[in-house]
Amino acid sequence: MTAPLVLAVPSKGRLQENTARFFAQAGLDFVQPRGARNYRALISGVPNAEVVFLSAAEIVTQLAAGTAHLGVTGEDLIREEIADADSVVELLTPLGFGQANVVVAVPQAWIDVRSMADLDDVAADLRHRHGRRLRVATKYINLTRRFFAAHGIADYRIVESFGATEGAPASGTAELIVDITTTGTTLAANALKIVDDGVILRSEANLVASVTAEWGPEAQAAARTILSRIAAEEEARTSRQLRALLPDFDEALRVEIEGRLGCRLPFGGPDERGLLTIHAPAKNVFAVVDLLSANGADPVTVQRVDAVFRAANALSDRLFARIG
Ligand SMILES: Nc1ncnc2c1ncn2[C@@H]1O[C@H](COP(=O)(O)OP(=O)(O)OP(=O)(O)O)[C@@H](O)[C@H]1O
Ligand SMILES: O=P(O)(O)OC[C@H]1O[C@H](OP(=O)(O)OP(=O)(O)O)[C@H](O)[C@@H]1O
Ligand SMILES: [Mg+2]
Repeated sequence: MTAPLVLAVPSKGRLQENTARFFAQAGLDFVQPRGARNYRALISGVPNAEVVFLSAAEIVTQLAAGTAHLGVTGEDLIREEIADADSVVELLTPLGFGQANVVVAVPQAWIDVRSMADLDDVAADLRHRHGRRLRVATKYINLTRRFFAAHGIADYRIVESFGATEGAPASGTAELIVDITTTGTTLAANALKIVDDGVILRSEANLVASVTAEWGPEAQAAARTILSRIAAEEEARTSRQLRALLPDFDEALRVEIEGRLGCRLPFGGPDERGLLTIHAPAKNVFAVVDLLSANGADPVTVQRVDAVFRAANALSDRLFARIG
């Protein structure tokens, strides 16, 4: 027997609640045989998988080291902590929560500084007039270095900050900052503004796979089960099932339904009675209803489904394309 699949899930902080909801929605229930304070769990109905509860930052470390196969964490932490992230991990899908931008912010009082190019001028000026380098307070050291280099700014130095970064300019430990922002409240409260072209990364929580982990047959099988449940729930949530008896179903109507309206006919064309089942993108439901009604369907029923399981899904395809 090879090693089981390890799924790393945030144990605290901003991503924890949303992550728990995300897995529960997909029918992946974590059972903690040793009680809620134990940092390990099993997934009900998924053999050969174990869940470890870690901080968002530690999840990145374990994915990079290959001690976790799958994990949920922020893209900002992935890009900051792993030098060549795309060769070490695969971002399987963004999850729609944990949104935050990593930005370059300067004092609002710097009215002449709007762009990264302006910042380069400030750096040169500081160097010539005062003989010292511009200081940037941040905990995103690698993201900052790469972004400043891409903008041709070299005359600066990083002051590492481990919290309350936005306070650095006012307290005089740095001229500007690179930090994460969601609502902008903290920047505003510290009289800072984002440089126009200073958004380094638009981050959100992602489902991430480790490419370096050992993917034995048990781990692969567990991943297939987990990803198929996630994909099945996602497809169900974003689509509606329509059913109607269609007196005349022809190729032209099929093209309209599948091509123009982006629907799927999950069980093929109409059955022997003329009953057609359609899965429509939620946003196109009423357009499909109108089309069916115009073609003599009466009534047309619309329902939500809980899950749509398929042999293949985009998440598994992505993963197995990477791990072989
Ligand atoms: N407003 C926000 N501030 C900070 N992080 C955020 C915010 N919104 C989303 N995130 C994301 O949450 C992740 C960090 O989560 P969290 O702050 O819970 O980590 P942590 O390990 O608890 O670290 P710490 O307790 O040191 O902040 C990052 O990927 C980050 O992008
Ligand atoms: O744009 P906003 O909505 O104001 O959010 C951004 C702030 O939230 C985070 O701090 P957190 O509360 O996690 O404290 P930390 O500095 O200890 O991480 C982040 O570091 C920013 O300071
Ligand atoms: Mg935090």
